[in-house]
Amino acid sequence: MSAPIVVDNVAALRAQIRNWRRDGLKVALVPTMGALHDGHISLVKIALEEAERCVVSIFVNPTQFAPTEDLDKYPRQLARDLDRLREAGAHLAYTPGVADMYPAGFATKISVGGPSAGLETDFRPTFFDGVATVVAKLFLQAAPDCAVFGEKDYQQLCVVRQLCRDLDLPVEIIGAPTVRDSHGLAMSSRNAYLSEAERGVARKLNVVLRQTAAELASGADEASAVGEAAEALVRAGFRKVDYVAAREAVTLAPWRQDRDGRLLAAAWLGTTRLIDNVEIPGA
Ligand SMILES: Nc1ncnc2c1ncn2[C@@H]1O[C@H](COP(=O)(O)OP(=O)(O)OP(=O)(O)O)[C@@H](O)[C@H]1O
Ligand SMILES: CC(C)(CO)[C@@H](O)C(=O)[O-]
Ligand code: BAL
Repeated sequence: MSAPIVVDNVAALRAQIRNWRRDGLKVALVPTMGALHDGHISLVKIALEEAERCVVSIFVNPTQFAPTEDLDKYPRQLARDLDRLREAGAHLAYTPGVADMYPAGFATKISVGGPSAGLETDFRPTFFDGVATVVAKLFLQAAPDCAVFGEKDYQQLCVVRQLCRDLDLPVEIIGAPTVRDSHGLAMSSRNAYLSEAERGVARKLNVVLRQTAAELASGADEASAVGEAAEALVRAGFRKVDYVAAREAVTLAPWRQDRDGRLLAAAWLGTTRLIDNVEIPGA
């Protein structure tokens, strides 16, 4: 595979995409924060099935991190990321700097309602404003036909769909299944923070969620089931559970047993916060 074109500013990005459009080529965007793993690469593969050209953005977006969060230590490894994108066949890596995305005087924020309520927002209150603002910018910069987002960040995927619907952004949003290691641990750039022992505990997150989703699907009381799941995670070695919650799968409204649902969780292992979610099949 040839190396992707690398551009670090919006003018060069638009010039390249204009050339592709002139040739009638369909363009897919995969937004990322880099430190690419097999989960990201699965999004690139889906993008390449959907479109003739795949753009991957790599931008550690400061506006989605609270001051207490891990912006400074977030893994950054551009050379390795570009190798992975070459192997995967991505055509362009867009790597803007913070000053390109948020020049001095930048003063706009996009705040999405609906599915952003609760869950992550209860613990990261400014997170989705940062995500929605940067995703809207990326969509306006790249003007892709479609964009691929992972179900690992399930609430984020729902928020991005809502953003596009509400602002009439003409981008088809494609949700991609969560890629896991052989023990079921969802791949995540933040897994790099885990020690070997923590990784063993981390693998329990998906096990507990799958068990609980099966119980809910077969009629278990919701409050007891999610409460027991949180206790099981603490017993397994998680320091703190932010939430385990069942939601309706599309709107993230309260779950109803006759509808397809999603069981979502966030929990801390030491200083690392992990999230995951699984399907709750409808009755
Ligand atoms: N295991 C995975 N399977 C499928 N998609 C994934 C997976 N991990 C991340 N993604 C998706 O990749 C895109 C970029 O995510 P990001 O760069 O934040 O990686 P991440 O691994 O989720 O990082 P973090 O550890 O910060 O959550 C998002 O759409 C995200 O949902
Ligand atoms: C969508 C995203 C690239 C916006 O910064 C980020 O939240 C992520 O990587 O999931
Ligand atoms: N993967 C979502 C980005 C974040 O948690 O900051």
